[in-house]
Amino acid sequence: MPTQNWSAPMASGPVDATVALPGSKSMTNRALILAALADEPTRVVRPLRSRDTLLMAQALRDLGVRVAEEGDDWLIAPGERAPLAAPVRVDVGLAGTVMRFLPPVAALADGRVTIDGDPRARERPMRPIIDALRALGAEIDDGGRGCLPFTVHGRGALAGGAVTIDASGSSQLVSGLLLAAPRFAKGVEVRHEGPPVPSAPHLAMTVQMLRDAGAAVETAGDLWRVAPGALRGGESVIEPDLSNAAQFLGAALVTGGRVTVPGWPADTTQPGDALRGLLAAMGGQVSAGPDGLTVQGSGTLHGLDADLRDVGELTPVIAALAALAGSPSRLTGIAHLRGHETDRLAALAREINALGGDARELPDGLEIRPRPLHGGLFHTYDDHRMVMAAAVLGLAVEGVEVENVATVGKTLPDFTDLWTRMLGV
Ligand SMILES: O=C(O)C1=C[C@@H](OP(=O)(O)O)[C@@H](O)[C@H](O)C1
Ligand SMILES: C=C(OP(=O)(O)O)C(=O)O
Repeated sequence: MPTQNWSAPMASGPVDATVALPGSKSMTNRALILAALADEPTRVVRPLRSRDTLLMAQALRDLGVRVAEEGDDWLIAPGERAPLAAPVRVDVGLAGTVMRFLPPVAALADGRVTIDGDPRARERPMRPIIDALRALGAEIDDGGRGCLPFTVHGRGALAGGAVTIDASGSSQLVSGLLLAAPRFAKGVEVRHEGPPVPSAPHLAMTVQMLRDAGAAVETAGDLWRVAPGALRGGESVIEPDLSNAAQFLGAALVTGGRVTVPGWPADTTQPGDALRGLLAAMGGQVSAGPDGLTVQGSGTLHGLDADLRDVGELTPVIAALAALAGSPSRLTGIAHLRGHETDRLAALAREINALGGDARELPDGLEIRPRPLHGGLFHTYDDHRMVMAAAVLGLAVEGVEVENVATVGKTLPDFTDLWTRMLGV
């Protein structure tokens, strides 16, 4: 497929903008799964429409679920046939949420569900969820590889029960098991054993959205229990994607300007909410009001010493800010980013250094020191957040060319429009 590069625009002065963001990827794909397994129709209000969520919607349609457009919303009606239809082939693209949330649903289908994705998707961690599903009663043919592609031989039902899993590679391995668990005959009890599970807010989001849909969920440390039972439909309102606010709010810091994101929820499980503390630590003035969340830059950008394990998906943009900061940064707790869309630690170090920067990989993070940057081609490795990181660098560095900008459509297809509008160019 031909790919197009994009010249990241420099900021001509302090930005002053309000940027309304589309819905959260993480909430949209959870809402879709829960709606597909509910007993009643669900209206998903203002879902994100991006590659990751359209792939999830298509996978569910293929399984016999009705997903209809109604204005900004999606109306989801559970399959007319229970159990879910099969045989089908599911394309997960490069979406972690689809590759981890869909297989437990596939085990409830009536027949073969073959699951595959982009070449890189075949390298992302899947073995723990394949093994866990087998322990819960599923039959999966993965040719012994422990990764995509594989076929789930659904039998219309799954026993469920207790299982132990090492989810240190991705929180989604646990979320996937929990989201479908109300429909397992015995529900599920998932215990994590191993190095810490990353992305705690995303697990809280899974628990919260399950409870909102009527599921009985108990949690204690590294243990999650979901009782079998019906899920209700109704309305599932999707918040703006706060992780995708990172680059826009970050632009206020880089340019000494001001950016507001409207509709910032007062109370949320999204990891992007941590931007309030992170951007304040980097020198921003952060305020929440009726207009949304506003970050005002002072013109000074401080480095950051932070454990980002809970909020790993913010790393690419934070690393770009760190590369423009006046003092060193140390970002840790993020070894699992090596299994994301690309090995993000390697990719960020390589691309920042290619622009003249000083970034060093740590076993579980990055160390970034101030150094003047110059223009050049920024490779993006099919990673939407590498595009976002490059755009941030381009605000302050002349001649940053961003490879394959369309890859940003994984979560934010309108990115370049929103970016140029924010800059008034
Ligand atoms: O459950 C989710 O919606 C997500 C969980 C996180 O995955 P990891 O725990 O694999 O980092 C996050 O990085 C990803 O973007 C979305
Ligand atoms: C890691 C990410 O995505 P995925 O859901 O594919 O894991 C991300 O969006 O930063």
